[in-house]
Amino acid sequence: MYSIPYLDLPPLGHAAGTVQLPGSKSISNRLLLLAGLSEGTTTLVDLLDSDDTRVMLAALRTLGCAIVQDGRLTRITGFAGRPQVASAELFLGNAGTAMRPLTAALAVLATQQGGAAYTLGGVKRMHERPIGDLVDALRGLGCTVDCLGTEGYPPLRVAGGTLDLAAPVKVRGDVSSQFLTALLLALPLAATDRAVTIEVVGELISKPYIEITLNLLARFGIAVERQGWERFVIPAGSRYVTPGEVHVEGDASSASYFIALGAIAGVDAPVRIEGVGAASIQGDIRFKEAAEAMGAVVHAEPNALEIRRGAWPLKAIDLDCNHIPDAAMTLAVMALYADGPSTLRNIASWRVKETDRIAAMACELRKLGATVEEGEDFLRVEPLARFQPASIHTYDDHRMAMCLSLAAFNRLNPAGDGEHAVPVRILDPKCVAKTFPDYFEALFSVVEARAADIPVITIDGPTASGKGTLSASVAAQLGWHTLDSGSLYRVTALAARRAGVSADDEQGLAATARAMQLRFEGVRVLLAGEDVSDELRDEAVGMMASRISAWPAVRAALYDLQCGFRQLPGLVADGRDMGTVIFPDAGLKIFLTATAAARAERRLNQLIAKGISASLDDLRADLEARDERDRTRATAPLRPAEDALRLDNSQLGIEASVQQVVAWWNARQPFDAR
Ligand SMILES: Nc1ncnc2c1ncn2[C@@H]1O[C@H](COP(=O)(O)OP(=O)(O)OP(=O)(O)O)[C@@H](O)[C@H]1O
Ligand SMILES: Nc1ccn([C@@H]2O[C@H](COP(=O)(O)O)[C@@H](O)[C@H]2O)c(=O)n1
Repeated sequence: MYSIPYLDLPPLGHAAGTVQLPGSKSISNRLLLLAGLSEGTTTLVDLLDSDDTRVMLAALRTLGCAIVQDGRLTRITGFAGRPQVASAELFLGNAGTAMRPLTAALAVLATQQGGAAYTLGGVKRMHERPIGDLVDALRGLGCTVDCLGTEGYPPLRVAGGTLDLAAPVKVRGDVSSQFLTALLLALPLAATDRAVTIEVVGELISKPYIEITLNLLARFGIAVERQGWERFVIPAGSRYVTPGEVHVEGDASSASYFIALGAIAGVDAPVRIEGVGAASIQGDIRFKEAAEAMGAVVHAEPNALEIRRGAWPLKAIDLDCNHIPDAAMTLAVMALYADGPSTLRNIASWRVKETDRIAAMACELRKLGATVEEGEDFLRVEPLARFQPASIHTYDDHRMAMCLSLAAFNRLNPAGDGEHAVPVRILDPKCVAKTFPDYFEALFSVVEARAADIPVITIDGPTASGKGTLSASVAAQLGWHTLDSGSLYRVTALAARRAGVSADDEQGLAATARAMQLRFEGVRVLLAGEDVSDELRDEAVGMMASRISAWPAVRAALYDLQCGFRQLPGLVADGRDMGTVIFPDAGLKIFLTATAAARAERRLNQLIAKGISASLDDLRADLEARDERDRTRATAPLRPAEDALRLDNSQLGIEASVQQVVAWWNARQPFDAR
């Protein structure tokens, strides 16, 4: 996951490959609660690991469930309708799928256990999301529910009361279907002696989510009788029975981003999505039909989808999106690539989600340059001929981040010239943790970008000037990859030494470099499967690296390998010739220096930290000799690129150096401060 303030998406190109979806949030949190309320142990396979499931797991633990997580398996031993604690304060973040059903279940349980009292709260936005319709329904049933802040909103306290099940329980269905889901999950706890009827007031929205609820209830032994979409009867004698093991299917709403990706960029080969398909019980699987209406070519298997681009530009649509409220957000961004204006209707529920999604979507699409009309319950988006670089605010809303990432395909814009392309900055990218923590990693694994579009910062300079340290920190701040090019010369030296190739044998060394079987795992270097990272730091290996790096054939042998490190979303490369030879088109080049005295002292401290003693004078003489050799060699000598910025860090700390480089980088980016 990218836990950084912003992630810049370079202009992206074609997409192909396979994505494994994380588990469905809706199914995961329903299953967790059902397992928690049941007697016995339920094993959930491929449960979603995200912010929203974590708060649900924590709440269930607090209430007395035993939970063991073991790889793909989560085993929950339920409290069988009797929480182990009579009072608890539950923090539920911004998870509506935890807040609503837990409120209902605990309100019902609190009426059955004298003295029980539970408080449920979350983050600030959770306290702005209405829950009054559920509170009214629970009070109508005889539960005691107090709103601790604003009436009709969390935080809430449920404590005591007397259930009256004689009359049907009434609940509004036209704001959020989660209120009905909450009652459907809670009331089997009360339907032991008599049937309980729920009546929906108003037109029920998001019916597919209710179907998920009914489907999962059935797996736990509760056969709800549905009479149209107005009445639901929970039979007398209801009792939660664990089905033992349940597999969590992939998240159909998350699939929407990759379905859209296939429709936009699946040109030569399809994008394959595994984990969800035609057999899905989630309503958002019908996003596939909307994508097909826009031109996507979809091949559906029971548990997988393959998507290719069909019509291009995409076909504009005018769609009632009530059946796919979450996934429909993706259509708003697809509309930028369409052949006319697209209208998404019946989406009023967007206004009470993680943020006011209608307002947020309109605002961010306009930043890209789009013309957008926004109504109480609709959004109309015009296709965009020329995208502007934009810094996208994500409102702590995972779906805003994931949807808007699709704007990075603007190079493919059918109304564009194929040349004009802009990057997209996603602010607070870690908000995807709510449902898809590794969304951006999954995206980068199936998309291509022109090498020239992938940004590079080069940091060259003499020995021990702090290049590696600076490079790693800048890369961490931007979410980029690193290339420690010195390690490639070092590993060549090590491989040659082991093979008995002399430092004077230019062709033998080059052949050794070409034949090396290398793997990089983070900062670790593996040579023929052996982790040689520590050995590479030996002074003797460094000295041999310095000698062999002067051979043109050795440098040529390592050229392609170094260029291959230029991968999405960006690269910070350090060495001696990064800015002059390997990445001459880098967007920012730094030449990092420090006095020889400062550098020798740093090297000494490094060695002391490793328990190695050395003489300061010897170290200084050694690094000056190395620098001299690097500066004076004929091929790729150490020197600043003409367009490099010089940074002397003799008196500048590491953090200050990092901030300086990041500030230089940002000053060259096209994003404004909006
Ligand atoms: N600005 C700085 N101020 C003080 N110490 C620093 C600074 N930058 C880096 N150092 C320290 O200097 C030492 C050498 O840094 P580093 O290994 O990053 O240098 P390098 O240029 O990559 O070296 P080499 O070229 O030999 O690989 C490290 O111990 C590091 O913590
Ligand atoms: N781009 C580069 C990087 C390094 N070298 C040579 O390799 C030696 C080891 O590098 P370290 O940065 O790990 O110390 C170094 O002394 C250089 O001679 C190079 O030529 N080009």
